Amino acid sequence: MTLAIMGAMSEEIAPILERVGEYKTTAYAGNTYYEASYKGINLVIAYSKIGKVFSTLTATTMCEHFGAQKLLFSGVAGAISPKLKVGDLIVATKLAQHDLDITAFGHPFGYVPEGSVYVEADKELIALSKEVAVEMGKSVQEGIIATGDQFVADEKRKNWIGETFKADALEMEGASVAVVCDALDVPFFILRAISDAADMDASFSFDEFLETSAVESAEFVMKMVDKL
Ligand SMILES: Nc1ncnc2c(CN3C[C@H](CSc4cnccn4)[C@@H](O)C3)c[nH]c12
Repeated sequence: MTLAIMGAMSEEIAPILERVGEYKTTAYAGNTYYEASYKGINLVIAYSKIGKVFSTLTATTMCEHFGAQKLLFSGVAGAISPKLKVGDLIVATKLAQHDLDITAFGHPFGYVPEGSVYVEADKELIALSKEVAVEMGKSVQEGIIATGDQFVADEKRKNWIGETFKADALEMEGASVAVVCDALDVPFFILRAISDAADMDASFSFDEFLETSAVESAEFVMKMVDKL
């Protein structure tokens, strides 16, 4: 089985590469892909670069060019739910694009014809994450994640996203990865560790907690890989 492990930033996959140790590096379509054999599983690892377009390209490449049959995303996110604090983990049950807007034609935010507002993550992988959470003694929240091409550092925007999509966290890549995997029929799982509260202090909090939160998410994802 070939398993994709994806992040958006180098800091989000660095802990994964460290864990697998040896890997083959391939430059392809403006990105770098790392292939490793890990406990009998062929891994393809990459960070996409920031945003929905780059993450779409990388998720598609991992599935179509490297033959990934499942995709796990590990990274950080901004919290919307007040229950989510820095370092907490959230598993996406479904994802939406908060900056997709053709409401001028009467459609709901996040919707375009022949699309859907939400894309649901793979239930088996979510169930596996629940097992890992118990084994690790970690409380992992499940919720809706909203994705958009903006770093949100504004209480008003954050609250609008929360109310409009009933979202618990926000980031910049998950929903595009979801659309790709759903279209290609590749089971996917999006895990994020909170780095900030998407408010006026977000960039400072992000800078301070990116690394530790990225490790939190990566360690959890690798525990899931160990059980696949
Ligand atoms: N508040 C927030 N809003 C939107 N997204 C996020 C995230 C998740 N990632 C981190 C990174 C921020 S942009 C970036 C640009 N330059 C340096 C670092 N990050 C982008 O890949 C999305 C964490 N907090 C978020």
